[in-house]
Amino acid sequence: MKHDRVEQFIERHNLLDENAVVVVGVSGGSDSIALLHYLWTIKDKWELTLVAAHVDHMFRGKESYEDLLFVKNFCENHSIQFEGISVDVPGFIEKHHVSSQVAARICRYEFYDRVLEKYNGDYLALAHHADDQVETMLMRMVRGSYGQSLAGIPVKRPYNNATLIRPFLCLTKVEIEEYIEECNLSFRVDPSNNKDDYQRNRFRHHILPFLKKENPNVSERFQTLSELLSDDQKLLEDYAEKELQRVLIAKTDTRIVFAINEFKRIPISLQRRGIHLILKYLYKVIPSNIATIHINQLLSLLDHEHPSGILHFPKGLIVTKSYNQCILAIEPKAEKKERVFNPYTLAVPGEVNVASSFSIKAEWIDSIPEKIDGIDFFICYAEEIALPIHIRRRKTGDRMTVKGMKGTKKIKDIFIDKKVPRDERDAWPIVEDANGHILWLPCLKKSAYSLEGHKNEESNSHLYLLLQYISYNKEL
Ligand SMILES: Nc1ncnc2c1ncn2[C@@H]1O[C@H](COP(=O)(O)OP(=O)(O)OP(=O)(O)O)[C@@H](O)[C@H]1O
Repeated sequence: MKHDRVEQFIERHNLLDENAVVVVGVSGGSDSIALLHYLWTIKDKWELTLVAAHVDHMFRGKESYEDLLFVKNFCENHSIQFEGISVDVPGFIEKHHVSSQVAARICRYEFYDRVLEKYNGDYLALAHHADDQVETMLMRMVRGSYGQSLAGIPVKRPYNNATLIRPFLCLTKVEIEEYIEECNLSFRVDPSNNKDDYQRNRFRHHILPFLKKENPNVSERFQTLSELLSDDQKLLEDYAEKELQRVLIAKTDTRIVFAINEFKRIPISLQRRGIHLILKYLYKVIPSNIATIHINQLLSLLDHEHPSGILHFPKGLIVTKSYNQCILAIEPKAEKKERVFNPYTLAVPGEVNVASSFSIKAEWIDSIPEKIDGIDFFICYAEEIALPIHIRRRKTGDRMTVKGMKGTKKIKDIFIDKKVPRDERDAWPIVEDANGHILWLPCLKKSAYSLEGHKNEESNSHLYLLLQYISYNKEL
């Protein structure tokens, strides 16, 4: 009965081909032992070549090595090819400062890659089941995930040159246990599955039993919902892709430019997905620290009446609005180095090319214009500053007067407040006058000398200094 259900599921989702090489991730626990056994029972019918891949995470010393021996032994008894490895995951955690679960997953997938390559594998089969699906979908909802991620664990997805499949998503944990009993299979028990330290275990132990009481078929319902959501997401992503292609102005591996007015005519749901697609172009996998809050900030920057603006996001992503163009760019490390510049003296009128990507322009003006071109600008009374103007890097102890604040503020604190990454601070241009008064940190902060927001005082004719930050995106 369960056999039939799994086979129907495999056929409905096209999870296998005849003659395929299937690498199965086997921990030795009940789920993956049941999956390996199930695939072994259909092996001849489908003419499959099976390879079991096991990773000993070295979390539990001798005990976890025994898991490896257990899986190896199971494979020998069933004439299944076995590949096993012991990986120093605790050492990996210490070196890379990641959680134990993330580290274990990274090490496992690295090993799967090697085994897939060695056997020229067509499929990587993992034993996630329908209860895992409920937990995953609920955890993602609670975390505030959005889009494809809300659809939970996919039944099938491309994986390197192979396809990752999860044939047991149609079975609940209880059904797998029944299968284990029917086939009289033994398996290993990982005691960490019982601990409430992990969020997944808390959902498994506290939320799932409650939901199952409300509806004994809740896992099937969630699996169905996952598949429906996945289809909807796919459709919306296809639409978003088409719309995005229409509004794109330029695209390289590290920089994407689109037309704001055209983008804003797209329905908001596709706008959000469009941004997701851009992030996928840039990073392949959307970085987990670029979240909905960032997408919202980006959308409000586009809506804001000011023609220019800049946002610094995690992972070196810089979003720049300049009139009708929005540029999302990963700041390349090489460019960062290049932006560490030597001091310059700025003549008025004049312009200095501070780095390949930007210059600062200076001129005298006799009235404050309504609108000023460029990404950022600074205006002050000519009489209040001493020439020449210098553009230099930061120095220890640099301070600046800030509007609405008595005294001065440390430049270092401004960098911290504005969340400027440490390695960008040395490259940030600091504009100061001949008396050593810091006037302006372009794109970041203006000093109390700034007249931004002031109207022209009609009775007094004044001379003003206008400084403009001009950015060049040479690759576009
Ligand atoms: N140590 C391991 N080596 C190889 N594959 C693994 C290992 N641990 C987990 N997997 C694979 O990844 C899947 C998901 O892992 P997860 O930790 O969520 O499951 P699990 O509770 O360990 O499952 P199981 O009951 O199979 O032990 C497993 O079903 C299995 O296919």
